[in-house]
Amino acid sequence: MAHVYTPFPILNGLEMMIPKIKRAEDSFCLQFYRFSKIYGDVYQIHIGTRLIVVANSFDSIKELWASKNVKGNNSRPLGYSFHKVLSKGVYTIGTTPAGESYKNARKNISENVLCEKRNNDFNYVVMNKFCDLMIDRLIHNSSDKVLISNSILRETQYFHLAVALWLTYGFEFNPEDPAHKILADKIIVVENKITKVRSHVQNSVDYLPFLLRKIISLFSSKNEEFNELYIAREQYLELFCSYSKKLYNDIKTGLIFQSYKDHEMAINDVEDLKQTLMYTYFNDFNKRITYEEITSECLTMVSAGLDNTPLNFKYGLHQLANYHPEIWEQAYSELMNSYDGNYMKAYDECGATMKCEYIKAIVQETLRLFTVLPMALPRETTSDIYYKDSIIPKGTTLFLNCWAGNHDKKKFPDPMKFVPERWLITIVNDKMEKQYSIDSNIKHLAFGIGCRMCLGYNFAFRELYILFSKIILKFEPARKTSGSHIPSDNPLELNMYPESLAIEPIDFEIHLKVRNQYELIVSG
Ligand code: HEM
Repeated sequence: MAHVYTPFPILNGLEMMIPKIKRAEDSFCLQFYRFSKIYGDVYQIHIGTRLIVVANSFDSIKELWASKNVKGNNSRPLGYSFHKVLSKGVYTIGTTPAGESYKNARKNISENVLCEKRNNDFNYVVMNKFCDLMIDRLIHNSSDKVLISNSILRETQYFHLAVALWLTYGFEFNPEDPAHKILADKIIVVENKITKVRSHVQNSVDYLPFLLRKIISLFSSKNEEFNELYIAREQYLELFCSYSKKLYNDIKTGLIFQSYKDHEMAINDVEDLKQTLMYTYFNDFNKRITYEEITSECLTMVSAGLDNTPLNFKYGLHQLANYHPEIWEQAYSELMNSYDGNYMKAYDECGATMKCEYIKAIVQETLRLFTVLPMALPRETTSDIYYKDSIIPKGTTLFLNCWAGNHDKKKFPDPMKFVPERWLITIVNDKMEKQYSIDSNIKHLAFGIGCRMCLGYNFAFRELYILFSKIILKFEPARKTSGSHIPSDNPLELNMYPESLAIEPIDFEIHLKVRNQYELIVSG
C-alpha cells in the first residue's frame, strides 16, 4: 500500500485542511480521489500525528469495510474538538467509539424505533401524517401555482423533525405554532452548524500532538463557538426530556385522559404514545439502558436525518423538476399503475405498502448520485486489519471515500447521470406492458457499509419514498419558460460548503404546479 509522503512529520497533510477557494475541484473527496490515480485505490497518509488509510473505489471499500476477513474496523476516532469540547461526553451513536455503551444504544434504538418492522407497523403512519400536513401547508401557501424553492428544504426539515420528535418523545410538533417554529428553527440552525464544524479534515488541532494542541486551543476562538453549540443542544434535549417525563407520568396516573373529550380517541392516542422511545425508557424498570445511552439515542433521532434526508430530497427534486420532467411523469404513471389507477389509494397507501419500484429506483439514484456525506463518517480500527499484502495496525483511522465509490465508472456507467433505470430489472408482461422490479444486486454506499453502516437507512429510505411519492402525486413540474438559469446538476458544483461534512446545495428554484384536482378525482 502506497504512502502519500509529505516532508514535515508533524504538519504532514495539514495543508489539506486549509479550505481553499470554494470550488468543486477542492472538495476533499476529489482531492483524495486524485491521489488514488497516482498511489492506487487504497493508500495511507499521515495528517499530523495520525495514520489514515483512505479507500477510493467501490471494490476496495467493499473489501476493506465489508469482507468477512476484515474485523476490527468497528470504531470511530475520538476528536478533541468534537468529542471533548463540543459534546462533553454525550455523542450521537454514529460518533460513539466501539464498546458496551455503543452496543446497548444501537440495539435499543434499533428495536424500538429504526428497524424495518417498526417502519412497517408504526413509523409509516407518523411519516404519512406529517408529510400530508407538509403538503397541505405548501398548497395553502399558494393558489393554483406553487413555486417551491429553498422553502422545500425547510419544510422537509420540519417534516423530519416532526416525525423524529413524535417517535422519540411523543411531542407533537406543529410549525404553524410560533413557539414551536422558533424552537425548530433553532434546532435546525444548531445541528447544521455542528455538521459544518465536524468534517474529517476541519479541526486541524485534533491531529496535533497533545501539548501543541493544548497551546493552540488556549488562543482559539473555536472553543467558545463549540461551547455555545453544546449549551444550545443541551437545552433542547432537556426540554424534550422533561416533556416526555411529564407525558409518562400523566399516562401512568390517568391524568392524560382529562385533556380528551372523546374517550375512544384518547385510548388510541395513548396506546400510540406508549410506543415512543422515551416512554419505553421510563417504563423499563430493569433499566437496561443508562441515561447517557438514551440521551445519545435521542440526539441521534433529532440530528442524524435532519440535514441528510431533506438535502437528498431537495437534490432529487432538482433532478426531476429541472432536468427530467419526463422521469417525474413516468413516476406518476408508475405510482398510479401500482394502485390500480386509483389516485386516493396511491396517495393514502404509498407509505404503508411501498409498492412502486420506480419510486424506489428514484430514491436509490438520488442517494447514489448526490452522496450527501461524500466522505461518510470516519472509522477507527480496534485490531490489526489485513488488506492484500499490507497490515493496517490497530488504532488507524479509515476514511471511506463514498463519493468515489458511488461514482465509480466500473460499477455505475455514466456515473454523473441521473438514471433511475439502472436500479431496475424490466420485464415485459403478456399484455406487452413494462414491469419493473428493483435489482437487489446493485448497492450504493450513501449509507456507508459494513458493521457501522447507517442504522437509519430503512427509516430514511421510507421517509424519502413517502416524500417523493406524495409530491409527485400532488404536483407536476412547471418549468419556467423564460429568464431562469438552471443551476448545475453536479452536487459538488452546487455545494456551498466544500469543507463541511455534508453537501449543501445552493438555493435554486423548483417550479411545480398542483395537478388538476378534477382530473385526479375522475382518474381515481
Ligand atoms: C438520507 C439520509 C441518511 C444518510 C445518507 C445517512 C448516511 C450515514 C452514513 C454514511 C453513516 C456512516 C456509516 C458508516 O460508517 O459506514 C451513517 C451512520 C449512522 N446513521 Fe445515517 N444517514 C441518513 C439518515 C439517518 C437517519 C434518519 C438516522 C436515524 C434517525 C440515521 C442514523 C444513523 C446512525 C445511528 C449511524 C451510526 C451507525 C453506527 O455507527 O453504528 N441516519 N449514516
